[in-house]
Amino acid sequence: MEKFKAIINNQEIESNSWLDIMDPTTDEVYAQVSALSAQEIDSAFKAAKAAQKNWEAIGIEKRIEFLTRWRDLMLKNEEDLATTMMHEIAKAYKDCLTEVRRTAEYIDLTISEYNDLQVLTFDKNSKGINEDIIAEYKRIAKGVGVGISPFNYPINLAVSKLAPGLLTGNTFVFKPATQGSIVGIKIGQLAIEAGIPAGVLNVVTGRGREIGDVIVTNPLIDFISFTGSVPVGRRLMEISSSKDLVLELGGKDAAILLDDHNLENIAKDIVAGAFSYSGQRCTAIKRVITTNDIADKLTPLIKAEVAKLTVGLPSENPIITPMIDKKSADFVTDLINDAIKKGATLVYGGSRDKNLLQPTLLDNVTVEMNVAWEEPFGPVLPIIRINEIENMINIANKSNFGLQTSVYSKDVDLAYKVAEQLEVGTVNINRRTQRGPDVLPFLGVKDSGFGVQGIKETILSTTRYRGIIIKK
Ligand SMILES: NC(=O)C1=CN([C@@H]2O[C@H](COP(=O)(O)OP(=O)(O)OC[C@H]3O[C@@H](n4cnc5c(N)ncnc54)[C@H](OP(=O)(O)O)[C@@H]3O)[C@@H](O)[C@H]2O)C=CC1
Ligand SMILES: O=C(O)[C@H](O)COP(=O)(O)O
Repeated sequence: MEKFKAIINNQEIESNSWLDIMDPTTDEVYAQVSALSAQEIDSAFKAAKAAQKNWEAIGIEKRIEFLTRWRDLMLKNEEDLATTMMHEIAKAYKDCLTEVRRTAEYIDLTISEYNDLQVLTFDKNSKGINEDIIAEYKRIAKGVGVGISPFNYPINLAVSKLAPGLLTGNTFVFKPATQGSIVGIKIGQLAIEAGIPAGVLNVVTGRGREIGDVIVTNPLIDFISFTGSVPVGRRLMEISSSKDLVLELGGKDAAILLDDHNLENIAKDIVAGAFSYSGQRCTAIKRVITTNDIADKLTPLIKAEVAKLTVGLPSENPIITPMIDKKSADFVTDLINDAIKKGATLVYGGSRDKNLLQPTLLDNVTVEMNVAWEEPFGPVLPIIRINEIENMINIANKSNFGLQTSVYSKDVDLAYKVAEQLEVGTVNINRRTQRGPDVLPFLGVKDSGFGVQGIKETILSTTRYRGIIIKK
């Protein structure tokens, strides 16, 4: 059995305990990673703290060099990273490759965005200043960051926290999701190969429910960036030692159709939005809300698109692959069964082979059914028939989540008015819900998150102003 060791202070840790990493496709153990103790995790924070000032002091040009080398090594090793990811999280191989390349581009964009960040300066000629002073406000590192990433984008959602924070002079204790830990360790190894100094990027592994509290309560933490589920995000809010948090949590993104213009293309867009990576994306379309008349025309079109979805093993590059684990597959199955029991129409799918669920389309879903409200994080799409625009907005807003919504209409002014009433981070008019392009701010409100991610936003959230004012 291959074993992958956590990395602290650029050293592989000879831990006494090991954690199984499953292959969701075979449901068998694929490899093992270190299951760190509380003491080992504490040593990761001490290493990060000890390294931070020097890392900041080496200057931006040097840090750009290190990060560029890290990026180049990711691309050089893209096949290995993609293959590992495919085994750990059952994502289609070509999508794993795309994720590595998107991550390299993320680093490039981070570097160019940083260069555009201005130092704020003021003097006696500035509006509102009546003294003879020169004031300069520079953005400097906050210190030691914690990055905790979810399973579904193990490289991209890790590096999108780490790269901006490292570039700006912070050091990190990084905890990858258990399914995603091997990739997490591999990017840690590539950071060492890129020459990133000891203590700057520490990769700690172990089961979140066992080591999570130990990580987030460490007194050396200056800020935390977390992506994952609502319950874990809430716990962080309650117990973490730093209240400087960015939380990207779940979603229940709706696609609202206001009229029947262009339905064939919209059906394609909705299916791509709902089912890619088997719906295991926080931004997946997780409910369609439209009128009875439109649904009568739309449902068969969506059904035809769902029927075209390829289903199979990640190595074969289908859209639908096995879900991350049995517990998650059971949860989606329960949602489907609950809806059918309460009167929903099963339009397509509904069957399952171990962790592999057929893409499932449910029509006539009502607000009494759990699938109208819960985030499945799996391949099921409910259609909710609601007749007045005001009621559509109400149902959309009744969700505890507030990540994104799509509004489709030929009347962009009307769609814009609806968009202004939706309680979400971002509304997409005539396009599916999605995080990209990565230069855009990415945020959720209500239970979907706290703070903002994005290239510029993460540079800002991992830095603070340091003002120096000189009286002349
Ligand atoms: N808004 C967004 O940007 C995104 C949100 N998500 C959301 O994430 C969820 C799916 O991802 P999933 O990985 O299952 O989410 P989890 O919340 O289960 O896990 C996320 C991360 O938190 C760790 N963790 C678990 N328990 C604790 C704890 N008590 N303290 C600290 N860390 C802990 C996990 O480790 P371990 O794996 O070891 O348990 C993992 O690294 C969905 O709800 C989805 O919507 C996902 C992607 C993007
Ligand atoms: O983890 C997620 O689900 C992402 O943040 C969504 O990214 P995507 O819209 O690019 O898939």
